[in-house]
Amino acid sequence: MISKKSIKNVTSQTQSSGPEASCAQMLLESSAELLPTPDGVALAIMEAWENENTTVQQIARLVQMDPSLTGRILKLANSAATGRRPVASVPEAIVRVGIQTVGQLAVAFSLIGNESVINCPAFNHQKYWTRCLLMAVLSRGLAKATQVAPPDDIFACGLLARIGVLGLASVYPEAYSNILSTPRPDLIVQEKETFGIDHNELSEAMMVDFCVPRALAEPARYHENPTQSGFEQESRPHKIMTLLHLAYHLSEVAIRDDGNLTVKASTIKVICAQLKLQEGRIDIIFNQALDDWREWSEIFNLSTDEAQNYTDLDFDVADSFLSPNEPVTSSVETLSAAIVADAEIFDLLSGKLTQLGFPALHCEKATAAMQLAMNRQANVFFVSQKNTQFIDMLRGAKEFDASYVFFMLAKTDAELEAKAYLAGADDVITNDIRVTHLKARLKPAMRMLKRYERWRNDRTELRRIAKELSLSHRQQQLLALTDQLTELPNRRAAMEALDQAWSGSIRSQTPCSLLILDIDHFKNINDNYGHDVGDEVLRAVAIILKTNIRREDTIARIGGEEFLLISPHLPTRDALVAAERLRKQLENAKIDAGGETICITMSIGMAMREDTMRHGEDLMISADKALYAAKNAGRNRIALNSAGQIRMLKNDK
Ligand SMILES: Nc1nc2c(ncn2[C@@H]2O[C@H](COP(=O)(O)OP(=O)(O)OP(=O)(O)O)[C@@H](O)[C@H]2O)c(=O)[nH]1
Repeated sequence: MISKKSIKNVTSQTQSSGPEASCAQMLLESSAELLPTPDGVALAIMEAWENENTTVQQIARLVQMDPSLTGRILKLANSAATGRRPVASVPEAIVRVGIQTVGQLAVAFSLIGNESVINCPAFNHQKYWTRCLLMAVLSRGLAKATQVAPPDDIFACGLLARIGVLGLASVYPEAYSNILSTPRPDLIVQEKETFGIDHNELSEAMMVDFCVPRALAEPARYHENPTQSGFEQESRPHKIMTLLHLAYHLSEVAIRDDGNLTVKASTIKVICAQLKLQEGRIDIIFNQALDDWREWSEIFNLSTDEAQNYTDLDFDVADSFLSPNEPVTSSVETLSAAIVADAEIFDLLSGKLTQLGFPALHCEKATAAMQLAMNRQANVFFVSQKNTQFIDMLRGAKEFDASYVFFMLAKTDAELEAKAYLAGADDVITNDIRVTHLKARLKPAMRMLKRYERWRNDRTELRRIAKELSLSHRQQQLLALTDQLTELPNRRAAMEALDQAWSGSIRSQTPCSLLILDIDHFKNINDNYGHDVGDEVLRAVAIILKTNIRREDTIARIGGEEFLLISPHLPTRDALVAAERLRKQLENAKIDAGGETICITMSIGMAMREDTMRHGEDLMISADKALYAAKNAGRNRIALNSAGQIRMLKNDK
């Protein structure tokens, strides 16, 4: 099975297989030194093995260049599994073990022994190879029983089917470690998002790079997700893939550590039917494979403690055949089908959909189908040729983006297909599509709908968070600008308001008055009644001020017992009248606090914006000087500072 082409020549083959292949190719080329590769002896053995004229003696000479490989081949030749007389010579051991097995052993040994180069903390080298080896021997056992492919070729295929995992762990040790540490179901998605390639794609590319024929490497790529392969049923690649799929699941279940991967008995039945394998033979193959595996593991110093016998396996928890990375139930949750076609086509398709677990609704007319879309009763539509207008209607509205449309043709027709895609169909199928193909075609629909659902959930969540944040941001802002005791704007807010009023007054060339109001002898209130009563008085004063000012005025608490009133647009005379009214109101107020009735007075310093002033602060300074004067003049009065001249305005009672 190993071609004589050099690794370099073979890698160039991988370039022609589409975008993933080129991504894999780029990785192979850019990270050649980091990726695990068989060592020189292994490669030489593989090349020699391909040559029909190579003798056992020549292989033996190559094997003997590597003492540990020699020891392992002798050990395998003399293992209990062969049940024959011991051999001591390498050529004899090679004959007994089989030349191909020697080649595989060389490859496996050089890869398995390469532990030191990987520095990916979450990657368990031992466990990884233990599973690969079990998958290899299981694949070989199944191949022997089914004759799907030469058992030794399948052994190498099983061993290397997951080499991409090792590849990613080698090339991106840290990032991959982070991914491996997260829950498993997203592994492939996460790999794709992070590296642009998943381990199965890389496995295929690396296998081709290791000279494994494409006929084996391609089926190996889909061993986890057979429904994505697109291989024809009954075809050889399909059978190889199915065999590897079964081996993969049996190996995972046998050495499971997370309890998530299980194989349903009915699934085994389906696979056995596909492989034309008697169901009853599986346990014999499995237990035989376990013996072989223990043998091989011993040779490679790998632990086999974890494995269980076939009879101990739990097969009935969940059906993982659809896709081990995707819980089956989720697809049912997200997919509701409707067939937009006449009764004949509906009958043809609905049975198949029911078989797959998706009973479909029927609409003969596009309008009825639109109704279903609007009511969210269906999100996957099978649309016949007659109902193309439904696709136009559906694609015309953004809210139906989360709908998947299959366009149905009576027979393949490239021109109509192109038209359907242009109209907005997601996929085109023929009316007589086979169930298995339909199942495969539904996978992208499920994926798309799930992605959309996730995106919608994420968006809702983001909106909620953004709303919460902006709410809390606004609350925080408000908190930062509010005086906690009186709930009036605080000094900072007052200064902002003053700036605004100042600019507005200049812009509109209207007056702006500023009053600083200070409770007289407030210390006495605290001293006589206590601080709490003082607080109550402050709150009461705030309410009086708040309720006796104009809507366009701003009242703020700027200090202990000091308040600021900004009054735009009022001429001096009116501002003075308003201030006097306020002073009187405060003077006459009877404040109930701490069971006492407390009376207060306030001194008010007032200033008006003057052309000589440069900014709001000048107005503050001016009003403050007036306040000082009002206090000095005996309190409970208004002082106006006008062009530096202070006038007392309180009328003596
Ligand atoms: N209860 C209470 N008292 C406060 C608060 N902030 C400042 N004070 C008090 O307010 C009083 C202010 O006293 P002074 O600056 O002497 O002023 P005054 O007693 O009002 O005298 P004049 O302003 O000269 O009339 C001090 O006793 C402060 O402790 C507060 O939030 N709550």
